[in-house]
Amino acid sequence: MPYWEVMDDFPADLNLPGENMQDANAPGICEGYLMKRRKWPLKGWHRKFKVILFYRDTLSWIKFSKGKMHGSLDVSLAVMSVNKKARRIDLDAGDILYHMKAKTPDLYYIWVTKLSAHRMYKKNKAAHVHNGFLQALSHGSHLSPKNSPMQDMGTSYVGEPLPCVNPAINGKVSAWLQTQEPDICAQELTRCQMELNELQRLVQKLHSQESGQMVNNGDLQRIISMQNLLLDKPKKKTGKIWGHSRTLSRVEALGMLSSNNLKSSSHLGTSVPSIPDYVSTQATPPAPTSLESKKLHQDICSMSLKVHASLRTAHETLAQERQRLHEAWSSRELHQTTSAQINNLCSLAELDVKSRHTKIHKLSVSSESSEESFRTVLQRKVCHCLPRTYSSSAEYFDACDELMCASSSEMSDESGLSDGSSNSEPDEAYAMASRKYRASLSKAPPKLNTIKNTGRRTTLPAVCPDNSHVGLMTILYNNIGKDLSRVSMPAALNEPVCLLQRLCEELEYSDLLDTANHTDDPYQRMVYIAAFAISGYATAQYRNRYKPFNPVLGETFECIREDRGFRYISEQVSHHPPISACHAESDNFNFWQDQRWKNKFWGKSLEIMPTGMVNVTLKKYGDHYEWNKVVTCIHNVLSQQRYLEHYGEVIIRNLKSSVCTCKITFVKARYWGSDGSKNEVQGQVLDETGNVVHRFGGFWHEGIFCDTLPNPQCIWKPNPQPKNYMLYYGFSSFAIEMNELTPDLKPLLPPTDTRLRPDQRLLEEGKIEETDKKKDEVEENQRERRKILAKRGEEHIPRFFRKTLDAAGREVWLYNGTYWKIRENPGFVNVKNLELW
Ligand SMILES: CC(C)CCC[C@@H](C)[C@H]1CC[C@H]2[C@@H]3CC=C4C[C@@H](O)CC[C@]4(C)[C@H]3CC[C@]12C
Repeated sequence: MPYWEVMDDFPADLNLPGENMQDANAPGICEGYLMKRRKWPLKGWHRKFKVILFYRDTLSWIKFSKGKMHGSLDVSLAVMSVNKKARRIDLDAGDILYHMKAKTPDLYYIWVTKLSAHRMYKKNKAAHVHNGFLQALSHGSHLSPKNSPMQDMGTSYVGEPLPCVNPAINGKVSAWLQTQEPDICAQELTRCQMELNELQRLVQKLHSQESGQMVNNGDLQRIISMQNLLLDKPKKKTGKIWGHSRTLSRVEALGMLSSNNLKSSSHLGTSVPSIPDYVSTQATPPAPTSLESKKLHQDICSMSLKVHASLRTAHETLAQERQRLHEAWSSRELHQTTSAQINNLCSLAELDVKSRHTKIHKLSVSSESSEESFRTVLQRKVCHCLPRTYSSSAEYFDACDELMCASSSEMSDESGLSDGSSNSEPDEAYAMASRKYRASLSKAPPKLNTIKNTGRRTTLPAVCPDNSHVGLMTILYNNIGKDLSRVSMPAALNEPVCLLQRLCEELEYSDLLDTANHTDDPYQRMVYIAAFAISGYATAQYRNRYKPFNPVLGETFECIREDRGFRYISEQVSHHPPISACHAESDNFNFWQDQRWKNKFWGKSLEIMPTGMVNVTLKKYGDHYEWNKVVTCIHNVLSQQRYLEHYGEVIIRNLKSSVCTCKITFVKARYWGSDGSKNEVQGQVLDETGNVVHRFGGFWHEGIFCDTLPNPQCIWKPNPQPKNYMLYYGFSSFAIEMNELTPDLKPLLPPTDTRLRPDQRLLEEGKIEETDKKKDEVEENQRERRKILAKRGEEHIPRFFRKTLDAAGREVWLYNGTYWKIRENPGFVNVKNLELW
């Protein structure tokens, strides 16, 4: 059962306030206490966080403090997810992710209601402004910056500057809309405007028929302030709060009901599918409606259908035009400056269609006849499909778990309650230490250009495609209701390496393992192991625009690096869930891991929680190090402002000796922090009794400095990026070399090797369209093979790895030793291999 629910945009009040909608009527201040998820350590809760929600300067702020200010965000820009069972409220503003929890169901309900009221108020305002914008567009008028309705907003829906504040762009777009032959878009938008006016009239009529006078913002404020009184003392009069809560349905809090009707409910309250049950059940079932109102419902439905159709056509036309424009602008420079703006415009159009859909649906769902016709816009579906859609957008996410379900680990977090009194979130201490490490790092001599001539290629055959036009939102909406694991994503989103290769990239700084093997002091050895564990994350800095290929079941990848002294083999050992196993060996070390992870989509960000352990053995001392991986968060996953953050704690243990352990913290960015506080890492090597023997720190994208070594020094710095790396997927030199296929290597590889995968090769050569076709074929072949196996009742057995349990009882995949043997004798050409493509 899905416990999590994304709170939808609340029914924007169609009876929008007039032009002079004043801030004075905004919802009032709410103050109280919530529990807030610890940032450090990343489990447990601060029991008492003061939360203030208020409206100022066109923004609905929520502020957190525990003694001192702890951050704030505009609630209307955040995606709000709620979990009634766990009493959780999460706000995802793209950059900032707040996890909150109410102590009691009453408080949970009250806060959900309050936050909703604030969000609704802002949405109403935004809808009003947006209407004006659309109207202006459809009439081809130029919005001067002075009267641009968006000016009024102070900020945009999506947290980015909206294109419409730029009069030049507005002018261009409206002119462009006007000159299209035939001018379908402008016609449709004009028609739409008229239909919406009619719709608005009908809805108003419905409202006045059913609920008498609208509640005004003053009433709303009174309701909210009334609740404020209850917030601080939730326990004393529980019964009363319940009584009160019951009278205040969500719809009422949204100001949709008349003040004299507070004890009854409206059909609207029960018709909005995305209302959390907890809140929606506060409303009683709809009262039987009169004949007249039935007729009104029907009218609304048919009008809604028309609007829906018009907007669809307009949307499609815009999408086509965008595509045409994109193709026409071959010049890279021009493209780069304008594509972001166009993209913004298009998401605005999408947003519009979406918000209309939502409104339309909410108005129509109470009518039986229209239910079917609006199936595709059901918000509840959107809620549940959204994560799944994303999961298919990254193919290897296609086995992702129900994203919005509370995971077991999360449940255990709930029990890890802390008293919150200890200062275990030492932001200041971290900030100070990190400034010190940064200064030391910058003093460290720059890494000599280590790009040695390896005889390998130094660039890719083709530059990367621009994929900023690939609207992930569009893909999302076009596939609502489909089995999303079957929805293939455009190849323009891929990079020409697969996850097996991406795992191999974690060995780019294998020299740290060589150094560790030659370091006699066990504590210092641990410092190098830690630096190696951190270095694996460095590539993330430049790699957030494309996703690796998802290996098909049975796909393999080998990588022999004589220059670095290791050889690596990996295999995709499971498809559902996707698991990639790998193993590398050298004279100094062995390295292995199997990679699997869980995803959580919070509305704007996607968290990747890896579950496998990384293992390294060092030959000289027989050490066996084992460590976990941290959470990787893709912030702003649907937009071009996407970036990656790693956070959490890594514990490195030596299974062969308890002399020392290591604790590394990937520090979550402080919300008020500037870019300077991003990507911090700090760690300690502890002896058996827990004393700190070594301290080190820095940034996973800049380097690590250890100030406790006899000779304090920078122990790792990332290699310089190759020339023009942004044109080549942000690849490092090591990544560029990964997929190279030389004539002498080709006959030695098994046909399952990634280098022979045709679609990935086509992408590398820049043949995007062909890649798309080929990718479909490869995926289809995989499905066929699965079907055949299922028919025979057989299971796929991985060829080079076997499943077993480790000392801690965890399921792990270990190399079975056969790959290099077969390769040497009799060679893969002389044995039977899987045919994958
Ligand atoms: C819409 C598209 C283009 C978004 C791009 C998604 C990219 C940034 C995502 C997709 C898959 C992700 C990878 C999946 C798994 C892991 C293993 C983990 O231990 C470190 C992060 C790492 C390596 C992720 C990095 C970010 C990643 C590459």
